Amino acid sequence: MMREPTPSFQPAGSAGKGAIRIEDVVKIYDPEGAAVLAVDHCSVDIQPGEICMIVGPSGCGKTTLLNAIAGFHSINSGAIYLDGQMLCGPGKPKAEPGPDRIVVFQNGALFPWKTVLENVAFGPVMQGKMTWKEAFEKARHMMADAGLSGTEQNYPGEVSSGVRRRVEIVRALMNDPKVLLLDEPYRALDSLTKSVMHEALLEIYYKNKVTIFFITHDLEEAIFLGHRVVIMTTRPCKPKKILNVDIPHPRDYGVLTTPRFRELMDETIEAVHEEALKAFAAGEKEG
Ligand SMILES: Nc1ncnc2c1ncn2[C@@H]1O[C@H](COP(=O)(O)OP(=O)(O)OP(=O)(O)O)[C@@H](O)[C@H]1O
Repeated sequence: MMREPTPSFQPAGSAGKGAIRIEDVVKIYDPEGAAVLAVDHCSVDIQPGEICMIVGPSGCGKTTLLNAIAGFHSINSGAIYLDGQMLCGPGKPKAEPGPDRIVVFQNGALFPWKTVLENVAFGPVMQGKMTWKEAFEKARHMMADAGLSGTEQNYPGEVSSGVRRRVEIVRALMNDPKVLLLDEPYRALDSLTKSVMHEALLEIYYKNKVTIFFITHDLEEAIFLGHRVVIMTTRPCKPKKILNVDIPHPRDYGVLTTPRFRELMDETIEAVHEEALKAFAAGEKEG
């Protein structure tokens, strides 16, 4: 089948790692029974250091795609590559989960009985990559870079949800991943906290330049953060439109009031609304 043409993208200063190629991927749940076609011949090329935002109607198959990249479940055909290495594909339906691709979950997953610093340092120590001393030192540096100094000795329950989200990102980055996989990390936040989170995420990103695969239902969030926005079709999921967000980084919230931002919003809303109507007609509600 023909590949969707994708606009070129070259992030400045990228270390050149973290290219994801999703090639003609098909995912069918319960192939012998209900046979739910979740992803249908989906192809997307994500450049190293790109912030790639994925939007689409509820239940269209976005998380399925993320799970396939993370190695949480198998695909039925097609292939996914990371920096040219096949993660899953012919003869290997499921990728191995690995520290090169870290998932930041919607509801967070910090240990409530460990301090924030211990949470951040925990991963590399458990993997035997660092001693506690080394991990604490790196964690303190990364937390300072992310504006989290002063929270180190608090427990997750003692800090705001916004701080917890930032801690989760820093914890993920402790493993020096090539790719961060985020599934609506700010869904539960109020809009003010969300805007602070967006700028904080970009600040962390500008210092780390990992590839970011970010699922959201929030179109403003998608355009504000993303180099590109991939608008998925209603289930089964494949790109309907790929929008190149030609607003230069570094960005701050001032860009929201620019005419170009509004134009990009209009373009996105039109495409998403069309798919939402199809999903609604098919009996699935918009999220
Ligand atoms: N284990 C499973 N078995 C059968 N069907 C599944 C399974 N997991 C997901 N599905 C179905 O696959 C489709 C895609 O689900 P997925 O979670 O990937 O969508 P999504 O786009 O991430 O949705 P949302 O935006 O609501 O999080 C949905 O119709 C869902 O019901």
